[in-house]
Amino acid sequence: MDIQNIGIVGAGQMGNGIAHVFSLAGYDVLLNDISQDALNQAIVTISHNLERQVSRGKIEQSEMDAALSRISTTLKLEDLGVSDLVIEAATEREDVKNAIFERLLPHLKPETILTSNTSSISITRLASRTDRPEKFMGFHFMNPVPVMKLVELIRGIATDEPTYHALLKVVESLGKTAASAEDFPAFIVNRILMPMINEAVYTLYEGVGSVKSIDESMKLGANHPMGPLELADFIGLDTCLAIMNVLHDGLADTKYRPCPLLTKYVEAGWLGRKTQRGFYDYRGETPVPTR
Ligand SMILES: CC(=O)CC(=O)SCCNC(=O)CCNC(=O)[C@H](O)C(C)(C)COP(=O)(O)OP(=O)(O)OC[C@H]1O[C@@H](n2cnc3c(N)ncnc32)[C@H](O)[C@@H]1OP(=O)(O)O
Ligand SMILES: NC(=O)C1=CN([C@@H]2O[C@H](COP(=O)(O)OP(=O)(O)OC[C@H]3O[C@@H](n4cnc5c(N)ncnc54)[C@H](OP(=O)(O)O)[C@@H]3O)[C@@H](O)[C@H]2O)C=CC1
Repeated sequence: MDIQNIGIVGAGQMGNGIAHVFSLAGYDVLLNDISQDALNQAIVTISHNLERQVSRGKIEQSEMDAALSRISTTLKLEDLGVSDLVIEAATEREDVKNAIFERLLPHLKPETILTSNTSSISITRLASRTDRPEKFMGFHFMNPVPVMKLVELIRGIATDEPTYHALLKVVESLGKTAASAEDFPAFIVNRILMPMINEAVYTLYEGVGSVKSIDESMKLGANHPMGPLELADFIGLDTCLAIMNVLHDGLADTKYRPCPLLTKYVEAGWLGRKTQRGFYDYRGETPVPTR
């Protein structure tokens, strides 16, 4: 099947990044969210990120204009019925994702491939609630999507080979590299990355270091591009906590216990950059540590 029309559910930081790379690669993108503000903000962010690529000589102005002209937005989930490939990138909650699939399925063409950008949730379980487990896959982009080269491809127990190969071709067409992961909690990247971030929060919680010293230690001492707390704020603390909960529940091992301080930040609504406060306060000119 030819894949040209891409439907994306959820216009947050991942949804807008995914729309950016697909439109730049020549696909037609329809972006859906429950909030008109999120859709408007997504277009602003995509324009800004494309402009940055133009100003750095990575793409031509004409490519930016063409990419923007290929993106449409809608509040109506049923409009995604025209899609050849749907990528769900809504909030990391299984109930939210299941509800989206339930509402979307009656409108989809039988051959449409359905995917989730979930960071951690069982692909087999999500797929089993749909009418097409053989055409369902985990399609896990990394943040920031326009920059990061990797896409994890996760097959559920029922995913068929044509679906997997179709997505491998799509990844290639985006100029990215695919890594295949088995369907176990949090797959590869987050199985390794998130316990490190959680450990950084424990390091803060137990007073071993401050926000600044923990981040500086990992940047200067381990050559990480961002410190783990800065990265947690960048990913979103709600998403980090959701992933730790999936690891903890799914693998039933106390080594994945989410740090109580991470829970406290999420309970406060301090979710990181997206709410302007997390381990850093982003409301001023430069980020200020909150501990
Ligand atoms: C949670 C999950 O499920 C999985 C995940 O995604 S885990 C998170 C994975 N991501 C990471 O680990 C990111 C770690 N951080 C980094 O790699 C770097 O800090 C960074 C790439 C984000 C920024 O790099 P930097 O050197 O500090 O900044 P800067 O020089 O301004 O930017 C580098 C490039 O990224 C681009 N960029 C930076 N932030 C961007 C953003 N939010 N959106 C789009 N592009 C962005 C810049 O335009 C620049 O592009 P060019 O090289 O083409 O000019
Ligand atoms: N953050 C990251 O670094 C990464 C995240 N992911 C995964 O990508 C997905 C999205 O994460 P991210 O973009 O960070 O999250 P965000 O919180 O930035 O965005 C989620 C968006 O989905 C919207 N949404 C919620 N419910 C629905 C719905 N029923 N229909 C349509 N839209 C809905 C939210 O709207 P509202 O704000 O109004 O609730 C919000 O705009 C998650 O599964 C996450 O695990 C994957 C890789 C990296």
